[in-house]
Amino acid sequence: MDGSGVEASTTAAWMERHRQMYERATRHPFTVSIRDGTIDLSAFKRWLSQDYLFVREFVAFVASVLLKCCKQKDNLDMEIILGGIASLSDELSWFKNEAVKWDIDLASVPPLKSNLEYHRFLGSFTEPEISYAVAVTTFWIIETVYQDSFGFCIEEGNKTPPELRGTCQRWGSAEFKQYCQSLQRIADRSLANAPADAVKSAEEAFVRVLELEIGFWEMSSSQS
Ligand SMILES: Cc1ncc(CO)c(N)n1
Repeated sequence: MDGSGVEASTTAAWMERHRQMYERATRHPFTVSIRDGTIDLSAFKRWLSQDYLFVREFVAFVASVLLKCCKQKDNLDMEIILGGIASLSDELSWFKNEAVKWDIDLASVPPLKSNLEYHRFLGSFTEPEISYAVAVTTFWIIETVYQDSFGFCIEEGNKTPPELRGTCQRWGSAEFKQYCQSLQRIADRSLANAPADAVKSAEEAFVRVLELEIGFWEMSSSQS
């Protein structure tokens, strides 16, 4: 914290330090092809099916972040995280609606390898040894990759096909951006008060999320 009471942003420094990998996650050929209008619709449908399965696992992950939050001395962030869980309930309904539109039977979709790898990573956060600072930072970057990726698809000059606008709007909206910024403030505040080893673990988790997100786009593009 400097003399004015303003905390330097640790998360912003990491985005800078790992810029190349951040760009690979947020300007991936998969989402760039949505923006260009050249997206292969079978790849889009694969992403949609796999992401539904991802979000189901993500609910449990965010619940574990909420639990860690509630155990903090000052759990001021509780309402933001609880709001996040409430939005995930809407999101699951949204996926089910989209699946009907795209003629996908969600019940028969098996999770692909990169998705399972991501599930394992998310599952590791239920361990009580993983600190709130690490968990909430991980939560922030997972949401931010989608915000930045889909936000780009609705920025000026996009050729995003009309039937994909709703998807892009879901994560690319100004409202979702504000939510991500709230999470970023929470992450930065937690990191500012965390011991050095937790800060190091949080940075490792940040990089790991970027790798997993790249893997998820790759899987969606070409079924690996
Ligand atoms: C793979 C993935 N990452 C992030 C999000 C954001 O919620 C999502 N829905 N799916």
